[in-house]
Amino acid sequence: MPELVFFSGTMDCGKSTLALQIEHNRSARGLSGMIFSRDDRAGEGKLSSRLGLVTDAVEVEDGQDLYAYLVDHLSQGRRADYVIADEAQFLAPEQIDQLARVVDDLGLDVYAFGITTDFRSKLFPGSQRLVELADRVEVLQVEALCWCGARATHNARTIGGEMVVEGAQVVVGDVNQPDDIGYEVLCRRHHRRRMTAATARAAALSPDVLPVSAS
Ligand SMILES: Nc1ncnc2c1ncn2[C@@H]1O[C@H](COP(=O)(O)OP(=O)(O)O)[C@@H](O)[C@H]1O
Ligand SMILES: Cc1cn([C@H]2C[C@H](O)[C@@H](COP(=O)(O)O)O2)c(=O)[nH]c1=O
Repeated sequence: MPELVFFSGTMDCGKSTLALQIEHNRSARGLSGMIFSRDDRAGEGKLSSRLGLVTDAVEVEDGQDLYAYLVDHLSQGRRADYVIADEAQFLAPEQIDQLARVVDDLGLDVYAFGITTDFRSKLFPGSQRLVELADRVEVLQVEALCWCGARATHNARTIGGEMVVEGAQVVVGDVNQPDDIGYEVLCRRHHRRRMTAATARAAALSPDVLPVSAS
């Protein structure tokens, strides 16, 4: 049975790498994939991994009907044996419904990859719809770690290393951007306390928290 699978995790946990591996394994066996992406850091029409691999993708536009796109593609006699959708958190809920229809009416597997929650730990609308509709939600096995060593479950947005909670839901960016606007994955405890690696380091160095000597 074809399936809609949502591979989810924090930023930097290997989602795009897995998407590229799935694509590689299937294309190595002569299958042809339709690859969708949106706002990849590598630029328009790309699906890229931090490990350096990149492939071309169809850049999804606002309001684009993904089901109609595939029907059109197939009716021109072109092939699509499965579908990969990266950065799926950026898709609109209607586009997730269209991907579910691709599974049910066209009989294709759809593998969607994305982060579930934003920097305020609120669901992205596209991810919410994926959780609602997917046959399976798979949490990636490679765990990203918080600076404290615990499993990272949340995405923080940072400016100059400090966590912010105001701003637009979508701001394309990357982890390890200490001087700029960036992201850092944290455990829930430290996300709640807004404690990033930089602020934890600063607190540890602060004279206020140094142990008071007995003398
Ligand atoms: N220099 C490196 N050497 C080995 N692994 C790396 C390196 N840089 C990043 N990674 C790994 O790449 C993964 C991030 O891959 P990516 O597919 O881009 O993540 P995602 O799509 O989930 O944001 C992380 O699991 C990280 O361990
Ligand atoms: C938390 C959060 C992230 N984003 C952006 C930042 C990146 O461009 C992508 C996630 O990509 P990755 O391959 O999973 O690292 O999402 C955002 O726009 N808003 C957020 O709150």
